[in-house]
Amino acid sequence: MPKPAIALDLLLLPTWLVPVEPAGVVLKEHGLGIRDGRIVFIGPRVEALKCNATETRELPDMLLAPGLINAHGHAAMTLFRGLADDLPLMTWLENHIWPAEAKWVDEDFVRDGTDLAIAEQIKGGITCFSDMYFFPKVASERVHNSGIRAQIAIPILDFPIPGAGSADEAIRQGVELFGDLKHHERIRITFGPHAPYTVGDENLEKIRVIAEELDASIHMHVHETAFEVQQAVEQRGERPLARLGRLGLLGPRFQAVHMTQISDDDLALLVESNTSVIHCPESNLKLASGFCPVERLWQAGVNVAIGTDGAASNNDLDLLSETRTAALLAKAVAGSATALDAHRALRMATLNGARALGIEAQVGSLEIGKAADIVAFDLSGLAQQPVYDPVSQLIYATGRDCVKHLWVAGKQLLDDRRLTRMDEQQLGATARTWGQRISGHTES
Ligand SMILES: CSC[C@H]1O[C@@H](n2cnc3c(O)ncnc32)[C@H](O)[C@@H]1O
Ligand SMILES: [Zn+2]
Repeated sequence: MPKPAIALDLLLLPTWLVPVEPAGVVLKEHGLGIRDGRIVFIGPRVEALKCNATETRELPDMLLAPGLINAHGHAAMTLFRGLADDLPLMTWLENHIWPAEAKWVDEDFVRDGTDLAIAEQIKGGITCFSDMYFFPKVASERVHNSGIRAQIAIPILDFPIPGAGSADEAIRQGVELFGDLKHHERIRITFGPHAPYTVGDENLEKIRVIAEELDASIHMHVHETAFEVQQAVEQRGERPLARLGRLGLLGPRFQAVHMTQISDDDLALLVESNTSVIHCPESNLKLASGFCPVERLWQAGVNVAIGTDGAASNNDLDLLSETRTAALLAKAVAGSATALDAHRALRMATLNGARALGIEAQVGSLEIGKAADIVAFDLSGLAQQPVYDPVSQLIYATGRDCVKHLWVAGKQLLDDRRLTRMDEQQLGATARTWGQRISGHTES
């Protein structure tokens, strides 16, 4: 008896299919089938053509991969892109960014800045991003409307911030938002204590207890600079990561962003607690913050993901170029050209990101049963020829302008480089208006 044909909403037939899991595999002459937002078929083209697909798309010269995961950023800071450049972290924050945030950041700013960030990220092949910024409820609404996937970290500092008069108020709002969105298909709420130098032990303990109760993750800037670690040692007699370990925050649900300073004891702590590290190489380079020793972490078994950080310190949200920078920098830092090869770099930008955000069971690789979060890169251009290894070509020779199509949970958000749910003209006009207002050309 012939088997009944598999029913598909969409069948994709690319030249190359890179599932990321299993590692290092490149499939040719294969198809991928989607039904109800999930991947339900991956197999040889001849078998794929036997499926009963409502729509079939041939993708010649295209590489199909899991959508990129931007594991750290401050989405609405797109509206501060280029506001304060070429400064070290604390001067940049204290003298420029925090005053600008106090003056400009309100719900409208977060709505417009987050929309701009979402559009830039979709056009750059990103299907999921992590956000840590003020008015997280507004950011969640923009994620919901746009169709992208996101982790939204509730910002918590010891002092008042836009949208919350105290850390307690921020935590309360976070718990409420967590409850409201706990069944959302694409949004995960986590807690985001800003950094060890802005959140004291009392609030960190409160966050630990609540995160444990809710089984929520904690996302935090940690060991961004040598200055942060030195100052903590001088003031408290303890390195920040050790302090977080002593307070019980480290663990598989903890996401340590930056980690440019790693002693042997720090590494042992990361390994034994199964904490993820989120590497932001371009922000670290631009602010001269330091270098995260990615290869050392990888060899020790630490899960390392990649983030762009905000557009005010990067200055773009281009995870493909970030991944290239990570691969190149890893070699320089390790003093070895074999460090972080292209296939591992792509894994860092996809599956490791999903693992860090606690959504590995849903996304991060092209596997049957996972959500259809997929990107198609066009490798037909002259700058991509000849193609020996499409993953090498993607990481070392391809820019984000080669992102052709993108789907999140099976919904197409980018079709032939055009946003399907957002108006690019409108987004550009709104961003320019904010720029004029902020730079003082028009009345505020
Ligand atoms: C907790 S909301 C975000 C808060 O963090 C600031 N910020 C942006 N980039 C960085 C960074 O690299 N290190 C530390 N803090 C950063 C942002 O401006 C907001 O105030
Ligand atoms: Zn950051």
